[in-house]
Amino acid sequence: NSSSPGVIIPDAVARYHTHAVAANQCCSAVVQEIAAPVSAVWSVVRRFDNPQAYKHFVKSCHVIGGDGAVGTLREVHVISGLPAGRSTERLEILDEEEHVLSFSVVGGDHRLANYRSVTTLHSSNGGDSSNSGTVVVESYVVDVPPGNTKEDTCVFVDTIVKCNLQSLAQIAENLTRRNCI
Ligand SMILES: C[C@H](/C=C/[C@]1(O)[C@@]2(C)CO[C@]1(C)CC(=O)C2)CC(=O)O
Repeated sequence: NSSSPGVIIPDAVARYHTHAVAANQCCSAVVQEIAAPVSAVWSVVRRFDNPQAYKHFVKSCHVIGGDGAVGTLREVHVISGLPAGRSTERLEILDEEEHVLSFSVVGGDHRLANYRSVTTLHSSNGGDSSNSGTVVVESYVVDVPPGNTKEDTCVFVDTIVKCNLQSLAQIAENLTRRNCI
């Protein structure tokens, strides 16, 4: 369910957002347009060790395994007030050419078991020139917690992902504006 109907998602991008969804899981996707070049947005998204740069629900993050390549593990501690405390996450894809990052949740005290997301960036005018904007697509698949409905689970996750991507837009746009001055 793309949140901005006017956006074109190239097939090469859409294929990253095709998930196998089991009967007890739900999946969705959020689309965010950003008025900054892909390079600026990617410089923030690619930092698997520093999600708190734009994810304001994250209080702290430490790499607990790996060297930054696929397989690297991070321990995320989230702010109080959420039905969660910490999360252990594994880097699944980090593609510097295609601008794709994917991670999966492998542990922690929260209710999003088997959460896996894929985030792709592509330029909104087809070229990658620095005067183009960026389209971010973030899709996920996750187990529906016992007692929850698929709908409620997607509403919960979509809300957090939308917050994260709106924050990412602010940061990337500010980065770009500052460079112009
Ligand atoms: C939805 C996802 C994050 C989820 C959490 O990080 C968590 C894994 C622990 O706290 C949360 C902020 C909410 C939660 O219940 C499960 C978005 C993202 O970080 O990319």
